[in-house]
Amino acid sequence: MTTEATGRTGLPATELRPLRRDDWDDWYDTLLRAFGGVGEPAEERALWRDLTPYERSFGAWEGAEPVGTAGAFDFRLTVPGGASVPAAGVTMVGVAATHRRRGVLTSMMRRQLDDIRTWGEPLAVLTASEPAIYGRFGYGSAAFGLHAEIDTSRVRLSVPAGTDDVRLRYAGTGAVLDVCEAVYARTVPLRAGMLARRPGWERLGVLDPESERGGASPLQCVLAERDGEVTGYARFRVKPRWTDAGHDGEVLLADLAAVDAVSEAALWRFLFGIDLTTSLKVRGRPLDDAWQHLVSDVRRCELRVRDSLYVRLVDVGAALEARTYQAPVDVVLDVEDSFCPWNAGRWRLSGDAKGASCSPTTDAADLGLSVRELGAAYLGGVSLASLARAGRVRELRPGALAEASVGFGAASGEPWLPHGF
Ligand SMILES: CC(=O)SCCNC(=O)CCNC(=O)[C@H](O)C(C)(C)COP(=O)(O)OP(=O)(O)OC[C@H]1O[C@@H](n2cnc3c(N)ncnc32)[C@H](O)[C@@H]1OP(=O)(O)O
Repeated sequence: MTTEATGRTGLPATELRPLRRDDWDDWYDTLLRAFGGVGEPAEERALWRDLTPYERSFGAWEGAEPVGTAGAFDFRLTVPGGASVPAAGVTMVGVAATHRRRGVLTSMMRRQLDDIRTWGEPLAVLTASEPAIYGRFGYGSAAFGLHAEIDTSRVRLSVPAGTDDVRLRYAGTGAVLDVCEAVYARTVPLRAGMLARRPGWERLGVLDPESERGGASPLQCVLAERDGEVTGYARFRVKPRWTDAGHDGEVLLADLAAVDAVSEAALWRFLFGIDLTTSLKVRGRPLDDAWQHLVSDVRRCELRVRDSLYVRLVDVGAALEARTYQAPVDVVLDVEDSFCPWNAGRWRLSGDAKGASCSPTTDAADLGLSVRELGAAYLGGVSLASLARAGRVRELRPGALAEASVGFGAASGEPWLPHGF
């Protein structure tokens, strides 16, 4: 990586340079300080040190001082149709408060997107500390997480036939890590937005520092088994509470995965029914999570939606070819992309459920939109029609919007990112 200067006239220049292993502590402390300066528990810091993509990370330095940080994991992301596509997972972005709003982030995003293009990765993805930051760099809000606080003292769960065939048993979270990871791996191709985890990432799900428990139990794990095979797992904590009226404990779900409907229903029934608890809190679940169709009273589940995964098409042609389309599409997209101008212009996209081609064209445009809208619609969770209603997609040929909007939808359900990075 060559160096480059950023900064305003009269202020010392900052220089972008790759992260060296020796610099990690200073670099990471600069990142933590940008987030408020609270240190992480030792096991969490050690995990991020191990997972840091050194050769894909850099810092902005002012002399010997790091003032900016950024990295990009080399993920594979499931896209509609089930393909596993290389995607740069943008991470660990921070700028020292002393150096904010003078273009350090912009210079890092410039360098990073150029790098990702050079690496041949058609997509960049991230989760944002604040939704307002990344739209200007072409990231669209593409997947969402469902939060719920379920009053399990009043809400009943009805389970499908066959649920009673599922056996549940407690297991040590560490002892069955590999088994749970194998279940997770089976679910990855089934839903757009999921990340194939490389070895090491499984540790993220079982980090359990006492300081982060907020009075709840250590992480507990229950396995679901059918015919002697592990078909699902739930990791959760229990936070007991007693009042004058009696017990009022909470179940706090950390993670749940299952390979079939009855295993999943069995795990939800278990979580709803733990004695001495009256509520179940879930965070960051898929918008179409199955339990919502099993409950007696969805109003007492206090649903909330939150933005989760942001997607940026780094190579529009390759990205649109990498996914499939649930109904045939043949449209010319006129794409605006001021930050990555190689994407700007007209692209003909022709595709169906089997595959797609996408290449530059001089034909008349059918739809006009920026790369940010393409990112939002890419995983099938945000419809082009809804973006058009907001004035963010322009229909230039009658009928093209409906055709493209249906085609871009995700037949496999709502896209979902199971964990942050
Ligand atoms: C993927 C992740 O890791 S997300 C984590 C992001 N990091 C954090 O939130 C940590 C705390 N915040 C920070 O470290 C910094 O404030 C950053 C990284 C958000 C921004 O860095 P800066 O160097 O100040 O950004 P920069 O000066 O390049 O700003 C570029 C533009 O974005 C805007 N912008 C930057 N941060 C924000 C924000 N938080 N909200 C709204 N707009 C913002 C700027 O106003 C500027 O707009 P302009 O081009 O119209 O003038």
